[in-house]
Amino acid sequence: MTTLTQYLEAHAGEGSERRDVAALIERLAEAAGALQRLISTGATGDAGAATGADGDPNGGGDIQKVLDREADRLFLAAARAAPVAFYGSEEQDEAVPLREGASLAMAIDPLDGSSNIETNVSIGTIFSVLPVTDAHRADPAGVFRQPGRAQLAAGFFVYGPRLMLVLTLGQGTHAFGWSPETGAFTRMGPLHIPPVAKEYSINASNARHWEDPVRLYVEQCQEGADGPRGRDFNMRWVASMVADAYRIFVRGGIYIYTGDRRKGYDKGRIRLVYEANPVGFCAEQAGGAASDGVRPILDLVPEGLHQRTPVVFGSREEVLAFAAVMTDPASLSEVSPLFGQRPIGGI
Ligand SMILES: O=P(O)(O)OC[C@H]1O[C@](O)(COP(=O)(O)O)[C@@H](O)[C@@H]1O
Ligand SMILES: [Mg+2]
Ligand SMILES: [Mg+2]
Repeated sequence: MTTLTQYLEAHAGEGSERRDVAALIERLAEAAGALQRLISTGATGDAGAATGADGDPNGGGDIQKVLDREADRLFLAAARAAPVAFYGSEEQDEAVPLREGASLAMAIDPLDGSSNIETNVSIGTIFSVLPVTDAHRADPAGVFRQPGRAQLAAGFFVYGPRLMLVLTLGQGTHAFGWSPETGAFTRMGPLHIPPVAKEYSINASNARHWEDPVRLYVEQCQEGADGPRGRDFNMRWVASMVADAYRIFVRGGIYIYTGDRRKGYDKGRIRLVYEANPVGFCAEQAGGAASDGVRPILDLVPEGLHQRTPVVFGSREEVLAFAAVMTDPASLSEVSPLFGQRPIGGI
């Protein structure tokens, strides 16, 4: 049985920056264990009362709940105890400068799936670890404008029936499970996203606002074995991206949150720097793919910490199939057996 600490010792690699990454992940794992205990004991208040209560808007423009703030407090404390120079959080308007001269920056969604807090559905934390160069020290605004490809590590915790960590250091993506008895994470194994999807995930209540290619793609999934896809699809939507992501990492599927015609949703809802990039890095390292619908998500250059992006990730062939219909809506009905062999959008 390999503990997270042993895994980090064996795989973080040489060099002070890599050792700093390992130290940061250890602190994050401790904070996640503390948050799991708060969630599972209801220590922040009764479900639907304190934990679910609405507050002020956060940096991303959403209403903060008590648990959003509590999670941010715990992970900010974890970052302070690690070699982190800048902390960029969904719950903070601006990046918070921490240890001067430190080698790392961390972007984080401290509590993902906030709309599920009071319903006892899985929620999570998503984090992205980036390098800090001398250029960033001179102009800190640039630190969270690095493309997702620059990430040194990324992952997400899922506070569910079991607390899980999905982690990549750029050497595959690995799942770790937490024990409430020992408070430690142990490695469960590498994650390989099956290349072919049988499930799609999209909030179908927005169907009337979708652009035509998204509507066409979903309609053809729904036609199943009777339509041009030639096979049946199931549908799942947890509304906690971490939970949808974990299911997809385990058994394949596709997650879709593109832009739509609702006011303020032209780029969808998901944030590039602390949601799409870390999940995209994990997806690629697990043999899957992640795009903004067409382009690989990790190639996008962020304009700011809270920027939204359309995002599609999961089984590689299905992400390519989605890109095909976005670029050429006629393509999906023509050649379903050839999905995955086309170099679409460079994914
Ligand atoms: O309520 P919608 O529009 O279906 O959106 C659900 C999506 O929004 C998110 O909750 C956004 O994350 P936050 O809870 O951190 O704002 C995703 O986890 C989820 O997939
Ligand atoms: Mg989120
Ligand atoms: Mg959040």
